Amino acid sequence: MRSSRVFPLIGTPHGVRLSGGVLLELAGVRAGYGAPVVGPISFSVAWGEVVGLWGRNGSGKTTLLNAIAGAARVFDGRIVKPESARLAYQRQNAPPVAGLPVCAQDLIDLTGAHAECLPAFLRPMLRARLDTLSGGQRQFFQVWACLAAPADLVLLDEPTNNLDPRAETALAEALRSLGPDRAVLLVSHERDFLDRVCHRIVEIG
Ligand SMILES: Nc1ncnc2c1ncn2[C@@H]1O[C@H](COP(=O)(O)OP(=O)(O)OP(=O)(O)O)[C@@H](O)[C@H]1O
Repeated sequence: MRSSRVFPLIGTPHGVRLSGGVLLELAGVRAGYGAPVVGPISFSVAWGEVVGLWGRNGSGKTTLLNAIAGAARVFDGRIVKPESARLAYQRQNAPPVAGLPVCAQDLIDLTGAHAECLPAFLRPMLRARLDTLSGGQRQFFQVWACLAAPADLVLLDEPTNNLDPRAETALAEALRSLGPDRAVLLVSHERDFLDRVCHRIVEIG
């Protein structure tokens, strides 16, 4: 696993604020929908870090990403990030694109992502409609649209689904070259992939 620095939370009489290096802090979070399905859990993500979430099916990994994105309810504890933090969220189940006149370039443009750094083997497909691409090709563009977006915190839920080894290697390289000005929280069932790209892995459940 890669090396990392962990920065503490600073408690104040008026609540909690983040110390210099922390982008995201979960403190005693229980999250869910009608009722809690995960937690209590505490961990932090520092600027420049790639942090993995690992756990069995149904342990609540996606729910935690949803809670961070404001799409699941936080019952206890707190999720702290700078108000100005920009989020990009690649969901496990992307919306269906069948019949939509949307090409890969449109998707990239939608998030303001940079297409220049796309792996060479995908560039010829930028003008192809998403519904004419294979599952793996579409998945890569969906991941890339988030990973290369101008976001501070990138949430990736099972980004390697349907990717072949070449695409997975390209994704790993992009994650390993992440700059100090953003961070990634990554859910995957591929332990080898997490070990390769993450500074730290948080186990759920
Ligand atoms: N929208 C929802 N409403 C109610 N319960 C939900 C909802 N989404 C998920 N759940 C429940 O929350 C629990 C955690 O689901 P979640 O998808 O977060 O797990 P996960 O760890 O991401 O699973 P997997 O590895 O299979 O993707 C499951 O028991 C699931 O049935």
